[in-house]
Amino acid sequence: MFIQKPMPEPLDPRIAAALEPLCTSTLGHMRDYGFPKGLQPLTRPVGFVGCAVTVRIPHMDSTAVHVAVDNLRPGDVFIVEHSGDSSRSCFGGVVSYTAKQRGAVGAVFAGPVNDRDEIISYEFPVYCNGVTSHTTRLLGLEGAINVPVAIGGAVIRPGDVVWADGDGVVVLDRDEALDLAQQIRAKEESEPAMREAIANGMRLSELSGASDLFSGTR
Ligand SMILES: O=C([O-])CC(=O)C(=O)O
Ligand SMILES: [Mg+2]
Repeated sequence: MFIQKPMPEPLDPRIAAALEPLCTSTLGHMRDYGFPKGLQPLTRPVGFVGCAVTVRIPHMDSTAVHVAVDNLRPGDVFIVEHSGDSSRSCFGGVVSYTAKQRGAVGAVFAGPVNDRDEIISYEFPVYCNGVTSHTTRLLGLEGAINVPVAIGGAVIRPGDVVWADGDGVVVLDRDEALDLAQQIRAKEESEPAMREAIANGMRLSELSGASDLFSGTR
């Protein structure tokens, strides 16, 4: 059976503008969920912020991927879960070309991609778990578009904010994104003073508080 839920509302453009200059790993200092694991960027440098459009496919049927990619809009991020089988690629040159033509800003896959060099030639940023020649097929079995999916242990819902840079991918609720961006920016803005203090001989462990926490040393 195929399921197709409505497309999510596009994101407030202020969200991408606020997050793009920041580092995903600053958020990694602040929370422990929403970080898909085991993925790598196809190329570096890499960076995008956009609205999740999700697809879940069974292990070797990418029918839903071909349908969903046509629905992508400017500012979307294409997200595909492979129902736990991450051995076959559903995303190669033609699908990436379509995503780019529709205005998508990036893609995140629980599995590998194919047509690596062609995808790179389109300058379409992708996070995935590798590259393979072994692909999915168009079988018409089943699949779901715009349902919650699980990518590398993180749940991504249609309409979530997907933010990627050279350190990784993070998933945020759209309602928290602007507040979080402000907190992340404040933390990053405190670092130049810290570097200056280190250059002037201050110990990092004193600045960070680690020396107080490092108790009970034998
Ligand atoms: O068609 C597919 O499913 C994958 C592929 O090779 C392409 O996108 O060019
Ligand atoms: Mg191909």
